[in-house]
Amino acid sequence: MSTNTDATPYCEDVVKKFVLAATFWGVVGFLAGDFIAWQLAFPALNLDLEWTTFGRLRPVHTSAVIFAFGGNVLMATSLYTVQRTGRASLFGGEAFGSVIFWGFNTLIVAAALSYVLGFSQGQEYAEPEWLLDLWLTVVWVLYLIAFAGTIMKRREPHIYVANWFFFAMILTIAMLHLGNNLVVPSAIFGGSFMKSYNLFGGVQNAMTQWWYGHNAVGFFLTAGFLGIMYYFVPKRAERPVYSYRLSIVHFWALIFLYIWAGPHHLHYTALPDWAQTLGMTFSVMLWMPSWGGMINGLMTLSGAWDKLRTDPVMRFLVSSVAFYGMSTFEGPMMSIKAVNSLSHYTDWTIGHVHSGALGWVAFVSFGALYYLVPKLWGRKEVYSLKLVGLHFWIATIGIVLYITAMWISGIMQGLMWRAYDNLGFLQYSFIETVEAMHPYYVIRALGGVLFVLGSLVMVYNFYKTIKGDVAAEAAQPSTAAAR
Ligand code: HEM
Ligand code: HEM
Ligand SMILES: [Cu+2]
Repeated sequence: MSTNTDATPYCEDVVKKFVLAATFWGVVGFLAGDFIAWQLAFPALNLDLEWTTFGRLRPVHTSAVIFAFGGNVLMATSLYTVQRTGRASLFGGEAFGSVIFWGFNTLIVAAALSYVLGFSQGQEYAEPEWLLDLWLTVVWVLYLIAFAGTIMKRREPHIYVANWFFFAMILTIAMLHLGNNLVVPSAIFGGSFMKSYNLFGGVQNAMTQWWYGHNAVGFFLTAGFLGIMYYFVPKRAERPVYSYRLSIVHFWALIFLYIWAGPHHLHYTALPDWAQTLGMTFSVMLWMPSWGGMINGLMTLSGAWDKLRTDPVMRFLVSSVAFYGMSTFEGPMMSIKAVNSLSHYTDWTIGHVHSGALGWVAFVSFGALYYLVPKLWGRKEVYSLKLVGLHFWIATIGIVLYITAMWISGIMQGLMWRAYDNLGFLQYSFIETVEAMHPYYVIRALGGVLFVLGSLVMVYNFYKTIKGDVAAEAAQPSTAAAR
């Protein structure tokens, strides 16, 4: 518990737990990602065991980074922000927070185990079977109650914009989760308890899946993390948000447009052409509200640009917003059907994913975590800002290796698939394209090693901060310290 000026006790033990879990799952998820990256370069690493094949470990990676790392970051930051900006303690208190924490984190372990053992609904980012889905539904409703309850009991009349984004994330994820998990458990007919059949078949199933998948990106990986940006960038920069009006306008535009863009995942499939064109059109329009967010984040620094030089935590936050701008330019471009006919199914998509995931989601999370750890544990500043700077550079080089390798490999792959010789035959066999990608897979995996190393530097820094150590450098006054 800590107190603000007019003595509202905030529930911060629960925030601490989410922060530690986020850090732990971050490392696990990055390691899993790098392991599957090496598997793609050297298939022998599948180890000839069913539990360790790429097919089973890939969803372990995606779930660990998105839901375990991202989810714990979102819960930590949203439950911290909603208390501070509303001057109210958490609805239900520490005990209620604890139930949400353990409910969510045991679910993650159960889901990961289930994938390794071979249970899956086979829907990307929605792999857990129906029993685990029900468990998540309960936890998510509790989280909604805790968040909304805290807003209801706030003592600050205004609801700060970060909370709008968090709330949109929580509500929409609830809706997506229910919509995309409508299944008939085979247990009803005397079958297994860990098997089910989707209520929809064929292209209807594909459409609900990508309505879900796309909006998981839009609301979990985007709206939620914009909530983080709107609280932590102004806080760290000690500047008000550049334009409050812009934040409201781009909020409504963003959530309205995102919902319709899912069909860009299904170009040139059995999905009716009009639906594909609709998805493409809304995706291109999405560029504008996305850049509205980027501009608002970056311009919040006007008059404080020197902080980029002096404060490595700010560097994480600002670079994340720049990466957000980059991937939300790339996305609308890739949604154009002519471009997608080249990029679809290739590593270009994987590069796009990770410029968003590493550059935006992970970097804004690191920035928020570096802000939170000293705050929560009552230290003036993180143990070593130099190490934050080191983490920043290692991770940035890692990202650059990752995404440039995927751009080259993706475009090459796309061009090789569509190359014809002058007799009208395909010029390359599939295996030739796989061989051509090998060096880029090694580069990507090396980039991943750097990203993992950076996160270990962060772990060390947190350990020392929590322990209460102060590095020699911190003895000198720093513009970023002491607040
Ligand atoms: C060390 C860092 C990371 C490495 C080395 C890594 C590596 C990989 C690899 C090799 C794949 C499979 C690609 C394929 O099937 O061709 C993948 C997929 C994926 N990763 Fe990562 N990853 C990392 C971090 C992250 C993070 C932090 C996130 C999200 C916050 C993330 C989200 C995803 C997603 C969503 C996919 C599925 C992409 C798709 O199906 O198009 N990754 N990653
Ligand atoms: C205006 C914003 C964006 C648009 C219009 C957009 C559009 C697209 C398009 C067209 C694809 C390729 C679909 C395909 O060919 O299969 C894609 C894939 C993807 N994008 Fe984005 N994107 C945007 C922003 C982002 C951001 C910020 C992130 C991450 C934080 C992200 C994560 C992903 C993921 C995970 C996939 C791969 C899905 C899969 O196949 O598994 N996108 N996006
Ligand atoms: Cu999408």
